[in-house]
Amino acid sequence: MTNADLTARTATSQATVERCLAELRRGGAIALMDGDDAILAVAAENLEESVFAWLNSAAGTDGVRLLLTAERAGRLGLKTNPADTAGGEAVCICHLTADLAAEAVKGALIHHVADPTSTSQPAGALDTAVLDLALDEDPDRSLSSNLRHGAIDLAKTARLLPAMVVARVPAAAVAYWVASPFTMDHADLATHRRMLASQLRRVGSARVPLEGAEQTEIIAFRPSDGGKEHLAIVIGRPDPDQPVLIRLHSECFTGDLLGSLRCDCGDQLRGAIEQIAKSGSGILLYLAQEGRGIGLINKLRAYRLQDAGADTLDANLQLGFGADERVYQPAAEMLRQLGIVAVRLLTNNPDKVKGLEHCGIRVTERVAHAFPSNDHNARYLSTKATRFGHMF
Ligand SMILES: Nc1nc2c(ncn2[C@@H]2O[C@H](COP(=O)(O)OP(=O)(O)OP(=O)(O)O)[C@@H](O)[C@H]2O)c(=O)[nH]1
Ligand SMILES: [Zn+2]
Repeated sequence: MTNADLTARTATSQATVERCLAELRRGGAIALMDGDDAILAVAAENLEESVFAWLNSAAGTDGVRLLLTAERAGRLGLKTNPADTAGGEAVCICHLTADLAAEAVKGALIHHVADPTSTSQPAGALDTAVLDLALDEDPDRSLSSNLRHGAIDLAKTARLLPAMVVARVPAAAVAYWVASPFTMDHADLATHRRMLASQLRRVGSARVPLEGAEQTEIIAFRPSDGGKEHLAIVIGRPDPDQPVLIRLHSECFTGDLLGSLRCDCGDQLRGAIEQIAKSGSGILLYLAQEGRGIGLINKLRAYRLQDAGADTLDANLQLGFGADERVYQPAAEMLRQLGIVAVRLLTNNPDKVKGLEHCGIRVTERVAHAFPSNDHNARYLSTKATRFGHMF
């Protein structure tokens, strides 16, 4: 295969992944392939009764399964089956018997299992139903690690809760159930992620004088899936031959735009611009990684769990996400395209220093970036220090 063939094939598979992600967000079904094996999959939070009935007929006697992260399953009192934990982060499988399944959809069981903040049913009845979920005990019926993890990764990439309802079908039968634009191979997702991070295209820029930083240019970089752009806010004229003062700022709609007091993002955003301007020059990278990479809607769900007692880290885990789902390749790639290889990094977060260095950018100095707490964010900040290792 020539390089041009490979590029064309990769572009086609990327377009398929994008269509599959959109279909999952819409509540539709996609097919995920792994050799001779395949699953039809629907995001649990979007599952409707008619789609469930369709999945049930596709699954036949094998039955419909619910895929959850082990952490979420543990929170629900379900024990993880060792057969499900092979191949990295555990993904747990529950079988939904036909009776339970019908009842489940009617009773919003699946939504409740996927979303710990759902308020659709009184908790008592649902908790009893959850305990009736049968874990997959038979290793022969276990799904491949590629299919289990692929399905959960797809949900996360679509910024949906990591819980999927699936029917196993032979690969040869997939075309009968799902049209080809919504059929993808498990390996396409990993390629998609790599490309998202490394194929950023500079798409627009303009001079935007800011209060206290009048010599500012904003440069937009678009990821290859056409998703939300990352922005480089370039203040003054940074000298690429010296380590440049840089802030990596993860998007926070509530803190940055609305001035939410639940976090310190608004202060950090404006504080970084002020500090960079005072120092003469530097760059703030405004990264489209809302909610530490879980998206705004899941961050709001995490806030509800925090109001019920969880801290910011446990709330993420209860939803089935990792503590921090951010990646630093896009930031490193933007810096490279701007000609910058060494930085002085404004942060309190040791993972950002490690993440950037891992992606080939030299961090010559960490510059502390802390602001006074208030009554609403004191616990959040102390959790960052005690559980994430932030250096305040
Ligand atoms: N999931 C989740 N995300 C949150 C919560 N509070 C704030 N965030 C997000 O956390 C991110 C904070 O980003 P940063 O300030 O760049 O990073 P940081 O990890 O605090 O590190 P610093 O560089 O020291 O500020 C933003 O994307 C916020 O939307 C929360 O309770 N849960
Ligand atoms: Zn914030």
